[in-house]
Amino acid sequence: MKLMWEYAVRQKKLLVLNFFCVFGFIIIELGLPTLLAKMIDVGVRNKDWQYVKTMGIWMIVITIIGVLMNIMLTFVGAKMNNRIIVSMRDDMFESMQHFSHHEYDQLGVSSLITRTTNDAYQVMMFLGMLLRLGFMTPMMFMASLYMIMRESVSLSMFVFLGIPFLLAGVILLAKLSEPLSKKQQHNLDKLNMILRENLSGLRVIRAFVNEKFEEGRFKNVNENYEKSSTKLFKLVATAQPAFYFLFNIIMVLIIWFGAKQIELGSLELGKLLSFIEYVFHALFSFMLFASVFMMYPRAAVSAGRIQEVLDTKSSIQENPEGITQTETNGVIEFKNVTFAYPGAAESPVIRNVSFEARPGETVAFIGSTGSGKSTLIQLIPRFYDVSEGEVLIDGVNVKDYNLSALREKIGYIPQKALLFTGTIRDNLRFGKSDATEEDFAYAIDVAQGTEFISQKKLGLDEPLSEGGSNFSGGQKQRLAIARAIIRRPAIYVFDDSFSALDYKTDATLRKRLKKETTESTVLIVAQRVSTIMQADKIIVLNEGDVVGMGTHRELLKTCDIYYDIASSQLSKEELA
Ligand SMILES: Nc1ncnc2c1ncn2[C@@H]1O[C@H](COP(=O)(O)OP(=O)(O)OP(=O)(O)O)[C@@H](O)[C@H]1O
Repeated sequence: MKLMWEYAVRQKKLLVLNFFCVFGFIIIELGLPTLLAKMIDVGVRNKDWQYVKTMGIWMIVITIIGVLMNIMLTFVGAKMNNRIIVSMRDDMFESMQHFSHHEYDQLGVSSLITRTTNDAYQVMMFLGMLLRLGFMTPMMFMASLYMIMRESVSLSMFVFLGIPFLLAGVILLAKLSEPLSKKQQHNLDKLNMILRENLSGLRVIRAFVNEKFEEGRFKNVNENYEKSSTKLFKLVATAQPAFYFLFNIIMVLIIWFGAKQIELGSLELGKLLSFIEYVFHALFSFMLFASVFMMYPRAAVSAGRIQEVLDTKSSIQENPEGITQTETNGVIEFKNVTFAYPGAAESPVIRNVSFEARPGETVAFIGSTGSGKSTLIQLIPRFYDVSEGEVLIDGVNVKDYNLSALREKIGYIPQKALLFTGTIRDNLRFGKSDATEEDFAYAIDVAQGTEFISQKKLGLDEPLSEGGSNFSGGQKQRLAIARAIIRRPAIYVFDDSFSALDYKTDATLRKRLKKETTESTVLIVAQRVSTIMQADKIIVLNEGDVVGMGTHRELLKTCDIYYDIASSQLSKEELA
């Protein structure tokens, strides 16, 4: 509720307008039965048709004002709601932008999507009801009770007798629905996760003829979601008729005893009619408020999930006042670095790693899968922070940098070439927002992309589908490389970024890169020995430990693991 209120008060003017409309609407709604009673008891009884006419005109005018107030209330509510959900989503998005990889791992990408879409929608729906009915109904209820008491104290006893039952029912319903709402949202998370995995991995699923299995998996989760939703709907569906039953009993009792009082002459017909009207308002307000209240547990679960995103602090503490300028540009030093993924402190994936790389040098990393190569290079742009030791760039600990300034020094090419929808040009602009035509041509030329881009009908303006699925793996890798080259960074980090290239393109690209990076530091993670054998320094990793460091020639003699890897890939002549 705190979260919702925080967002609602940001729209002060609309909130005040909302209250004004609610208040006006109540006065009008409750004024009508009194006019009706006067019309009957004074006008009709005394056959004063002029009085009846005047009252009738007043009732029409007031009804029109009421309708206008209602329209305005809907309009103000909708506007406010939209603003609230937009700012809530903006804040969540901004918060997520600062998350380190750890927070994404922890909360889950699918869950974050559900929270930004469905949870925000649930909160919006609830707020919509709350703004429209949450204030109106209690006020209407209290005012109606006052009018009821004014009209007939004896008949009002039936209303007061019914209220505790209604109240108990609402509280019970809220208690029962909360765990069900939690379960429903959790199942929705799962559903989204499977859907996301399936849609993005469609080709793999088809290639492994796994459609049936995946269908079963989806069906299972979908059924679980359905079960939790059905339970919730059943609860609400049973509650409504139960409330109406109680409502009708109260009404029947009032009409029964009211009719008796008219017969005895202690009550007038007009008064009974207006009394019934007020009771209807009171009970209907109560029911409407109850329906808002019943929506609350579900919205509270969603609000809690949103709050969690907003409250999650990145484990990478940014330092906005951090260093932006350094004397040198591109010197990397790892000093006794140990790293364990958050939550797995007892089993570090990098242990006591030290090395240095200077501008103009190429340092390569090789080792079996899972040996920690990608993890190690992700410590340079601070995707994760080291557990022990230090990573220094140009003599400054990466933690002391202004994060943007640090990352601007680095051209990072991830293992999986991730591209975005838009054109080739848009994707390259990610590397340098103000890139000129010369910059594009240069980066594409170095990345060996000129030929395939010129074959595209629209050249640089060729659009990319989601995930770049209309480009081949090798083409995507070259675009990802061009995206890094275009910013001409001091440090290049290639995380197995040549794996999808054929041997010839791989060799030409590296040759070209060597020429262009004489003043940059190049780090390359690779599986292929041919990709890294020319490197100035090769670091061999095995289960997080450095087991060899040197040139290709040196390592063939000094490092058994390197020799094994090389001999499995190179011919005898190349090894000699
Ligand atoms: N986000 C993560 N959370 C927890 N553990 C992880 C995470 N990412 C990787 N690991 C673990 O860390 C270890 C090193 O993984 P890493 O990706 O660095 O290996 P790699 O040498 O780059 O492997 P490959 O050559 O297959 O890409 C592995 O045991 C892996 O399971």
